[in-house]
Amino acid sequence: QAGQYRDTWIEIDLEAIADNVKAVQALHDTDINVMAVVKADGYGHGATQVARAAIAAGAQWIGVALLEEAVALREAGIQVPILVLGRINPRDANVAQQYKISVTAFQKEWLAEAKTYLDTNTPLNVHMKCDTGMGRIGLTEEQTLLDMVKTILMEDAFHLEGIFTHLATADEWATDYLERQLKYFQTYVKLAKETAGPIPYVHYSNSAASLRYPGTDYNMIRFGISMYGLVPAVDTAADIPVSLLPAMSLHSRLVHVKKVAPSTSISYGATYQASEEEWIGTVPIGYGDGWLRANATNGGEVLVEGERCPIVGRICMDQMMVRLPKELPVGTKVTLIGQQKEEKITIEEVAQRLSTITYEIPCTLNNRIPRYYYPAEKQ
Ligand SMILES: Cc1ncc(COP(=O)(O)O)c(CNc2conc2O)c1O
Repeated sequence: QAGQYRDTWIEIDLEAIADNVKAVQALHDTDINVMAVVKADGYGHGATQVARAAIAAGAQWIGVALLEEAVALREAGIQVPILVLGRINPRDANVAQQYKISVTAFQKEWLAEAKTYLDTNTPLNVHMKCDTGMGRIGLTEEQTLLDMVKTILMEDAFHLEGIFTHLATADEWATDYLERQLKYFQTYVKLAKETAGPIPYVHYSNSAASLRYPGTDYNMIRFGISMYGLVPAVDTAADIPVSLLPAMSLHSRLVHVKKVAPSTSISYGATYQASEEEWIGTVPIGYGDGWLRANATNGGEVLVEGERCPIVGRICMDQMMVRLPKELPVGTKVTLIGQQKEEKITIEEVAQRLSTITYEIPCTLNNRIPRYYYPAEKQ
């Protein structure tokens, strides 16, 4: 059981999750459906705990990437509709049916094969995925859409529950690609409705689109990164019309404090030398936790007593060193992501330091770091 003994931990603020869900709902008409996207263990925040908090805040759907993630949520007691956003294997269609999990389809052959695994007394809910420019999964031919709609309508084993697409550039300033995707999507939706009649769920928005372009030509949004209080992209953060509340913070405690003489070397490769007499603290976190070595480059810092302290020397697998402003006791709290007094280090800052996106940071912090949830009763 990771974390029973160590003094490195993650705190998840479930009230922030709830507030972020309510903020995006407020941007839309009252009948909007919010799908809380909790794939990759809730973007590293804890899928079950986040799902419960999001549902309590009004989310009507849950989105995941894998059938395993959907089944785990059902077994954890999540009752609301769940959509697997990726392709499941046709042979597992009956598992989705048994657990009342909605699936994504975009291949005629998939329907034909999945049908052989299904019984017809409880139809499998299908959302048709259109590839309008993401270039990942989804149908691209109108004929495929027509054939699939006809098959779904004909077979008792299937129920057409939704049609959706995914946007590739909603977090960028330029909108021409986004507009082209939406034009294609409207064509598919129109064609599907002409053939099948009303379709319960039409959805294309991720966080960026649901926050920056709240529209009415859909009735569900797929809300991921910003539910966790993170911006989809730093360069369009100014275009987010709500104040997002970050849910994750990362803390540790000094395990060793020493004064070193000038030119004393620190860590592997002896790449750092003290330039004068310095107080050095050792922090029990490393790349074995997913706190990557790149955090020590171009100015990586942590907070100690509300002050920014530089990470010095190479980050090890389980430990790293920081330069302290003065002697401090072993056990002093260190904040790597979060706030101390007036200072804060955001995931956005860490992502930029690692030349990556906000999404990757929480997903990389692995389960060797225990997660604690507040308020506890909201789990
Ligand atoms: C199909 C689909 N819908 C909605 C979302 C939620 O997007 P958001 O987190 O920007 O709100 C994702 C996230 N997909 C990914 C997030 O990072 N890499 C991905 O493939 C997705 O793949």
